[in-house]
Amino acid sequence: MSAIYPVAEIRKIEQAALRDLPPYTLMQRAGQAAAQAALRLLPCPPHSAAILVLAGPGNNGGDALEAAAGLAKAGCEVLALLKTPPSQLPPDAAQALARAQRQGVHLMPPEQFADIDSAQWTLVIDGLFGIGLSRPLDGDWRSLVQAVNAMPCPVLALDVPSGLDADTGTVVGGAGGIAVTASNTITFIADKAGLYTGDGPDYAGSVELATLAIADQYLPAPNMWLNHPGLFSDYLRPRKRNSHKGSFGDVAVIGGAAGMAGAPILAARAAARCGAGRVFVGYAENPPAYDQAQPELMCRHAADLDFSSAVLVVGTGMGMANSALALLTRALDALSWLVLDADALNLLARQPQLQVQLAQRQHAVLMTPHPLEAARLLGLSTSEIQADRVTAARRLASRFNAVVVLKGAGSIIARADGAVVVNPTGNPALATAGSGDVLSGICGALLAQGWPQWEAALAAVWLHGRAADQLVAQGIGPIGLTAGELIPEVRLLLNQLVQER
Ligand SMILES: NC(=O)C1=CN([C@@H]2O[C@H](COP(=O)(O)OP(=O)(O)OC[C@H]3O[C@@H](n4cnc5c(N)ncnc54)[C@H](OP(=O)(O)O)[C@@H]3O)[C@@H](O)[C@H]2O)[C@H](O)CC1
Ligand SMILES: [K+]
Repeated sequence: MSAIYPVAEIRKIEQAALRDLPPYTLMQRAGQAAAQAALRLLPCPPHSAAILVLAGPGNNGGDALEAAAGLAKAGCEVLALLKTPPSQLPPDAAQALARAQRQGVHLMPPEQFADIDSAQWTLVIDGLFGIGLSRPLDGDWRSLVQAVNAMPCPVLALDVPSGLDADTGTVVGGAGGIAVTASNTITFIADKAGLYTGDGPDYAGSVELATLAIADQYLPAPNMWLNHPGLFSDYLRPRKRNSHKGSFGDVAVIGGAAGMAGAPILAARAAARCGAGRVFVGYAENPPAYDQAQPELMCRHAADLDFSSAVLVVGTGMGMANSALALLTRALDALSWLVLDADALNLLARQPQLQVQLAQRQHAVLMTPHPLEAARLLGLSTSEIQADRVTAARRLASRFNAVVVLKGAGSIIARADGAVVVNPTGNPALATAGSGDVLSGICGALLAQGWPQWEAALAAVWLHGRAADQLVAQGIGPIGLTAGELIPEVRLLLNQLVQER
């Protein structure tokens, strides 16, 4: 399952399921799943493991105590830190505490709370706060999290790393806030966007989902998903033997102001190697005779290109001059599929009348802003975009009637009807010049081969990130991966996906 629900929906699902289940059932399931995940993380047999379980005042703490019981039963030595008086725990959590104590879990005496880092733990379980976190962590909670974050052992967060906003992937309290830096997170019922976007991946580590066997009848139709090839596999079609280059469409990359001639070349090479039949590069000025490394590309003055017969990838290194504005206006007038990137987006942000033209276009557009470009388009600051990436991507998609890829850690793909996909592939190797040009070229190639915009965007983002992941696994990055190196890896992955289907 790849559905993602906002916390408000998870609450409704939980409440509906709890009405039909005996009390304490879901917590038992969550705790058992957490105990199993913890056992898998142990580098030693259970009877040699010393596990610290941090239990907060709510049901996240209850999950932790239930997991503690399971781990003690499996033979681990388990110490639980519980600041809340047992009488103040919610009923399910109180039951979990009683069970944990029956299984031999010890409660840490309060005078030791400040010294949790004096012992060597095999594993720490973070059950301080889950989706009930309502304000920044301060006081003793903050000190506790600081101590945990300094520990060298693995940390398993339950549901959400404490301190992280599960919807937005921001630390509650912003720059002054704090959250647990987990190596692993086991999240319950359904995935949450905040584990995969913004700062979320840095805090959540590797994420596992435990659905708690909640029946489908309790799950509303989602409008958010985690990206995976199943979402675009309908278009991973093998080529017919009876094909010719015209079968796979044309891409024209429009950009390349003086000093930026390489940007459209990167996009064009990506388009060619992801299967476009023919690829043109239309320069705002001074086109090179050809691309020596990829002579298949046809480099021309943009004024000489036919804008009506190709998928247009507009903006890479295009600059902000009047000539660039004229090219963007021409592209918006053309009856072609459009991918708008970089300076096309910056120009658009300055030109309200072009924004209206874009929103009313018959053929909708795929836009690939990074957070600063998104901020310019929405008249906000970059930090306001990053504070809620899902909402920002949705706003752009609906304002411009476009498919929008908001780039950055955990790219968000949004559609004008509010559907959102959060992308889990990719790593900091992609934070390099030209990486966005390659992405826009992949988008163009898939559109030229007849993919619908939504699936083209999902596939392009997934492939781009996955290629970087595979290269990093081979030691090619994250330091020093260059954007051009992504292109052959993306080609390999695309062919593999088609063959596997
Ligand atoms: N209910 C179930 O059967 C299941 C729940 N699951 C797990 O439960 C959590 C959500 O539990 P909930 O009790 O709603 O919330 P939390 O445990 O995350 O925390 C709520 C308590 O924390 C207090 N709080 C909130 N923020 C702070 C803060 N910054 N500092 C101190 N205290 C804070 C809050 O107090 P209030 O004053 O705000 O009311 C509550 O006391 C979910 O994440 C799951 O882990 C499982 O899914 C199983 C089924
Ligand atoms: K937690």
